[in-house]
Amino acid sequence: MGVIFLAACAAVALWIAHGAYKILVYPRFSPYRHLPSPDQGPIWKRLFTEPDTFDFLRWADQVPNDGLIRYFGILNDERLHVTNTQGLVQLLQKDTYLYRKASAQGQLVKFLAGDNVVVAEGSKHKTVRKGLQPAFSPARKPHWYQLFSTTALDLVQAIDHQNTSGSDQPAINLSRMLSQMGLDTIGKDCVGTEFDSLRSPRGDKTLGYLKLFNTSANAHLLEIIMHLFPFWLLEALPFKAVQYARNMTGRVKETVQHEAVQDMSAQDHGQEKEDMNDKNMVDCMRRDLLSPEQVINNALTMVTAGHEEIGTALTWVVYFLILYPQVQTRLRRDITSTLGDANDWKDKCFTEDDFNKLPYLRAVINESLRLRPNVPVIWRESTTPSTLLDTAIPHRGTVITASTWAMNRNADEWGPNATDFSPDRWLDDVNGGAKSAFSFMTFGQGPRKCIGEIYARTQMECVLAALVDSFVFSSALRLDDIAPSQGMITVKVWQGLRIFAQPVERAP
Ligand code: HEM
Repeated sequence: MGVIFLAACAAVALWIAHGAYKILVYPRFSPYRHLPSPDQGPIWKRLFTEPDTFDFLRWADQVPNDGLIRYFGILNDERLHVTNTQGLVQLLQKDTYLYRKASAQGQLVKFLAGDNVVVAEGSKHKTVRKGLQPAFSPARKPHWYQLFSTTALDLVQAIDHQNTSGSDQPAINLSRMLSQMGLDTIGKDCVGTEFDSLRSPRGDKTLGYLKLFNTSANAHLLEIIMHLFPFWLLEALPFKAVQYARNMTGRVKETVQHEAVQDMSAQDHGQEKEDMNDKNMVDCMRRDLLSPEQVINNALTMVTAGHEEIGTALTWVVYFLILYPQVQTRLRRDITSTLGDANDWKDKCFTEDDFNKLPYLRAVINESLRLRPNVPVIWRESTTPSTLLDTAIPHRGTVITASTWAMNRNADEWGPNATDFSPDRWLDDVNGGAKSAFSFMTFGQGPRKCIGEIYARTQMECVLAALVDSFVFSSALRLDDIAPSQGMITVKVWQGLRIFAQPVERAP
């Protein structure tokens, strides 16, 4: 008993001494002390908070710098922040594998979906990514247009149903319905399963999975706990937020595992599907490069990203359409004249060519993705001594961040109207008038750029076209109250976007 007590006291004393060193001593001797830093206020106010997107935006205006800023995160952990495209090129493209995913974020992804491409490093990352690539091949596009148009119509029907089943003008939580639709779609495409969460949401365990990604106090609590304790200890302890995250994966995780195992077993018994349209993502993954466990974990990763990211991105597009009704009207005119009335979509089979005739639809999506990139911060950690923008990074473990929001709104890259919502900039120039590809950071850049970008864009086109062709959107909230809020992984509309969806009146 006495020994345990002494060991516990020693551990606490060490922890306090380490904390005092980090707060009082290290900042004065840090190799990064020469870099410009923002005024972050008194330590007691910021010790348990991590600067977020909105801090980075402020610093972009307030802290003169040559591409690197030094700041302090939760528990006074020192970080570097990259602010120009040269730094991003070096961090994400030229020297990609000198920097790994930062450990706190990587551990969270591992906790949710196991060992997968998002957290694989170096040559392992290259192999896993190669193994997944066929699931995102352009050869699958015809199948995507078919699938996405069908699930988009399911969403239209679900909104219609909600419109007619309640009070005169029921408010709809669009964010939630988009998440449900995203989950149903990726469930079908990834493992060929029907989650049917859009049609039968009540009492379904999948809903718990969706809730996990809500912006919530749980998310912030989990973030703090993750910094305070090593992850192995955290997993073993009965913290409510941790248990919550673990339990919430519910039926989705079980189903994905079960279906992926079935698909692999069918392949092992020589039952390869011949037709590209019959193949789901798991069928396309390369079994010569991926172990069965990697297939399962990556399938779960795709299901997570597939519903969460697309639902969030589409919510923001509808938000902008509500904010700019003239854009909504112009877009509806374009869509209806090109694709026809959404009521007649059931009998049609859309192709990429049809959507190529809708440049304004793509421009609106691009502009929304630019101003509201859902992944707000890109996190990396040095793995070896290196140099970043002439600054020596003398040891491993230096955490480096980049803000997608700040770069996408940077006036040096986008011109004086950088913060305006102006879809037309994409009609005049395929790069939206930006100086470099690295000015648009929504999907990241380099070898770790989002593998699902084309998949996400294709789905967004189909769903937005169906929605705008069917409904006139207005807000059920005061527009000033629709605040962006940073959750565990993404920036979302706080508590979900609540809207009215008035069916479009057509001339008889
Ligand atoms: C609008 C929707 C989406 C956005 C804004 C988005 C954004 C991003 C960003 C910024 C990254 C890079 C993160 C980093 O460098 O640290 C990324 C990576 C990734 N995304 Fe997406 N994503 C979206 C949709 C999707 C979809 C639909 C999928 C899969 C179905 C997906 C799967 C992935 C994967 C697997 C990675 C890791 C790639 C690697 O490390 O090689 N994403 N995404």
